[in-house]
Amino acid sequence: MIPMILFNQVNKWYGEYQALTDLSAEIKSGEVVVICGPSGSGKSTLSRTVNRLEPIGQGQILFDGVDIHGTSTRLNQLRTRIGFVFQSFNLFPHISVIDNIMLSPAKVLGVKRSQARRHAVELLDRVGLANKANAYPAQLSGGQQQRVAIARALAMNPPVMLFDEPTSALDPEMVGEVLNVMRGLANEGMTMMCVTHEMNLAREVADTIWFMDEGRILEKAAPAAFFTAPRHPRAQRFLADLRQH
Ligand SMILES: Nc1ncnc2c1ncn2[C@@H]1O[C@H](COP(=O)(O)OP(=O)(O)OP(=O)(O)O)[C@@H](O)[C@H]1O
Repeated sequence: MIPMILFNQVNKWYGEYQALTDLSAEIKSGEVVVICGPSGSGKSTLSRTVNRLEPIGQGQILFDGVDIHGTSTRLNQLRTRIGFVFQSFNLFPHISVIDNIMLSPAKVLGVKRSQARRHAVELLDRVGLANKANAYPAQLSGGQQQRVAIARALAMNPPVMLFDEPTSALDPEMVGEVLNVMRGLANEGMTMMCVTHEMNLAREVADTIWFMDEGRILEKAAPAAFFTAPRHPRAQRFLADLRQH
């Protein structure tokens, strides 16, 4: 079976600065990959290349066999198939929660409004916000807004969900509710690529951890191995630093 996402010798520069170096890796269907590493190691850059928020300099990224950065790949089509959840929630402030969730299925996929609404109601229930359908984003807490953002991404039925530090902007008491939704998705078999500093989540749900430093993946390992006996000295130092803080 072809991997869901394949990174093949990816290199990326910001001007003179090389942010990703000869990076090769793959994510299989149903696999949960958690990417960790020190600040500035290239984790967000890598995740942003997957839905073409960032161009790459060299190499290839294939999504379900299709070259993401190929000139013939239509960006809209690609983005409908990858659910992306950022640190900032980016909900439309002037429309209700349920309208935020229904918008893309109705507008982009042409799903009937009644059907889009039914699905949105189900998704709100799934993220624990069935009673907030008619609220506006500003009336919700950060954790609630992030759960709406996850529901909005799921409304497109994407085969893959990408999370880029989804809990970093949240007050500590809000983090758990978002992690619970992510745990649920992982347990349901969703293919996920998650950049996160939440090592407990990594421990619990990851099939594979990618440890990045200086634009390279220095270690790929199952959580049990990574957290008990990391092989790369920089991974050892990273985990030791985490334990101290
Ligand atoms: N738009 C940009 N222009 C120039 N350099 C950038 C840009 N975005 C990121 N960088 C640099 O690329 C490197 C990787 O950044 P990136 O945000 O991918 O790291 P990260 O591992 O996600 O860090 P953090 O955990 O702090 O979010 C950093 O040195 C950063 O300064």
